[in-house]
Parts: sequence; C-alpha cells; structure tokens
Amino acid sequence: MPRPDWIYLASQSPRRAQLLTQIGVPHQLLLPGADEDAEAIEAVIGNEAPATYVQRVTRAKLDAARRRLKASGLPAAPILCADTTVAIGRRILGKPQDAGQAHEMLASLAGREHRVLTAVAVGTARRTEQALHVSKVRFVPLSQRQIADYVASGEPMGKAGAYAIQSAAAAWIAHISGSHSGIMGLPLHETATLLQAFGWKI
Ligand SMILES: Cc1cn([C@H]2C[C@H](O)[C@@H](COP(=O)(O)OP(=O)(O)OP(=O)(O)O)O2)c(=O)[nH]c1=O
Repeated sequence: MPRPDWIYLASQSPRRAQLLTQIGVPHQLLLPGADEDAEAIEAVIGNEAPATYVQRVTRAKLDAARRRLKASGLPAAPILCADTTVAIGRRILGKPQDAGQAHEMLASLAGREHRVLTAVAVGTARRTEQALHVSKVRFVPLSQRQIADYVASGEPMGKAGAYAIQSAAAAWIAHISGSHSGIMGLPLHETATLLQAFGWKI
C-alpha cells in the first residue's frame, strides 16, 4: 500500500484528535453509528487483567471501525483506535457512571500510585499493528471536600479513573513515570512508531 496522506481516527475523544494533530497527522473522524454500542465493547469480561482488557477493547474498536468503513463506501486509509484504562493492581477503573462512582474512584486513587494503560491500534483491511503503553501516576492524599468539588465540576465524566491529567486534577499529581500523552489517551511516541510501520515519516 502506498504511503497514505491521512488516516481515519475512530474515536469520539477530542483529546485524541488534538494529540494526533500535535504530531502533524492529518486525520478524518470515523465515528460510530447509532447502532454501535460503545458500552458493550468496553464491558470487562470476568477477571481479565487490565493489560488484557485494554488491548482486547482496542481490537474490538478497530474491528467495529473496519466494518463501519467497509459499509460506508468511503476511501480506504489506515484506521487508528485507542483505549485508556486506569488500574490499581488488577482492579480496572473505567469511566464513572455517575457522581457517586466518580467520588469512590478518586477516593481510591488518593494518596497512592496507580497505572494508566493505553492501547493503540492501527489497521488497514489486511494488517493490524498494536502497541500498549503503561504509565504510573502518584496522587497526593485528597480531602473529601477536594474530591466533592472536583466531582461537582463535571470533569470526571467520560474519563477513565474519573480524572484528567489535563485538568485541575494535575495539581494532585506528585509524580508520573511514563507518557503524559499516553495518560491523556494517546501515547504519541508509540503512535508515531505504529504509523511509521505504515509508511509515515513523523
Ligand atoms: C486518565 C485520563 C483519561 N482521559 C480520558 C481519555 C479517554 O478519552 C477516556 C477513556 O475512555 P476511552 O474509552 O479510552 O475513550 P473514549 O470513550 O473517550 O473515546 P473513544 O472510545 O471513542 O476513542 O479518558 C483523559 O482525558 N485524561 C486522563 O488523565
């Protein structure tokens, strides 16, 4: 396949679009149709480990996006997908369903270290390349009031682990080891390496 001029980004996350733009990759959004159930794709199966989970969900997002592209009649180009999850040991913290769950997640992150795992996949009709990046993040202890105020801001909703490093919660992060862009949802070094495998020069 000749080097593509652009790719499809199969993601509803505005952060992923912003991060892809940051490394100069022109992209077009390939968004799910009303018939696609994102919650079902992101459901945890049994006792699966966080790394297994995040990579499986990323592959499922890519498979769904491939079907979408095939059905659309749009021109072929590589598709990029990602999934981010937060983990404490084997415990997976996805996106909070409501304010109570957001509060619980933040209370369990306070004063300790957790992992943020982001899997990225790039695929064409015949080929798939995938990468996993794991960062460690340490939060300072938090008061009930700090957590309640942050939950009331609405920021936790739609974010794995109920926080965003690109928000006011950054003030609680004493240390990170890994990739800032990976924690935001798209590890840019790994993404660039995957795209290079498809002929991109970044
Ligand atoms: C930990 C953390 C997560 N997040 C976000 C990144 C992801 O958007 C979200 C995790 O949800 P994902 O399911 O990975 O992504 P999404 O549902 O937002 O988008 P799509 O599946 O369409 O690609 O959490 C941050 O923005 N900042 C952070 O610091």
